[in-house]
Amino acid sequence: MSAIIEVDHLSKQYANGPRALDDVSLNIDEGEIVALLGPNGAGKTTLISIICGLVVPTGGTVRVGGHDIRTDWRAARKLIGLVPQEITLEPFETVMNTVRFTRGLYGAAPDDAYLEKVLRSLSLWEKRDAQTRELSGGMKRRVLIAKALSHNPKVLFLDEPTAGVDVALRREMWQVVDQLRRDGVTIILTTHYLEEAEEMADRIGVINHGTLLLMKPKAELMGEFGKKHLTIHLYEPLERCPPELTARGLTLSADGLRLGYDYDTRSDRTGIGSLLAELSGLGIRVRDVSTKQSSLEEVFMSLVSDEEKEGAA
Ligand SMILES: Nc1ncnc2c1ncn2[C@@H]1O[C@H](COP(=O)(O)OP(=O)(O)OP(=O)(O)O)[C@@H](O)[C@H]1O
Repeated sequence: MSAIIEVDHLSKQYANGPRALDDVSLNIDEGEIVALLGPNGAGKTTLISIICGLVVPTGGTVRVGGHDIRTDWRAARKLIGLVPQEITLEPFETVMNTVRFTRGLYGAAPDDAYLEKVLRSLSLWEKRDAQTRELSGGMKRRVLIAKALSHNPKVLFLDEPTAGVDVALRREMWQVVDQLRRDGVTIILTTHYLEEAEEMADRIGVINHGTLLLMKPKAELMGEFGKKHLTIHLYEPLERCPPELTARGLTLSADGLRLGYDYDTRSDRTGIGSLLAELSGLGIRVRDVSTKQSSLEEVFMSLVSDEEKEGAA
């Protein structure tokens, strides 16, 4: 597989602003789906905006389909579609005219047969004559995607496609992305939701303070960070944690009423059954068991604290 996007030592220092990107390098292969995760202000939008030619970098290079985005921007831009975070549609325009107009803006020749294919793939064909103001929130988001696909790009950027939308709409967006994946579109999306990255991406990149902390295949990342915390609530308080349980890595809360255990969501599934059996064997009565998946926040905390420790070393 060949890289359709090549980002090499990219930096961005905003005038009178922060260093939003610091020496970021990454390659994205054709047909891949990559999720960029990061807290607010991490530099995700800056990275996407530079690749799309909307923000000028301070250093480094970006090539899209082999075309340098600065010296050969026209050819690079043709290969890219961007779905912005905000819904920006002309309310009185029809769906079909909206996508026709956007295609024209890219300088592409009219091609209603191609636009029909795009609208059908996004389940918007029946709504082609509806004004955009008449559409539901989910449909409006799909029109934004149709606009971004209107000039037949090879790469699609989705900037926080499900920010602030409900669970049903989020799932609908995931299905749309899955369909695009089957059509062979390369997709780069930014998100705050680990769950969303897990659902859609082949590879996940984590950005913090303008630095790409890692870029790994999803399975590898989830294996490393997909930890759960198990809390076992007891009927009677324990004075101390029995050595058998300490050996298993369990800890006891100060009030003696809760045992805590961090486990790996992938490999430790069977271990919990045997743990509960062991508690019963020790005569410890369990009132309740609760689990908490490590959140994106915690993933970041662990990454950032590792980064700081390395910096201090
Ligand atoms: N035009 C600008 N001028 C000055 N500073 C900017 C500009 N755009 C972004 N920044 C700053 O650059 C940093 C990175 O911002 P960016 O929008 O790229 O982050 P982000 O990861 O996309 O955040 P979010 O998740 O909130 O969208 C932030 O500190 C932001 O305030």
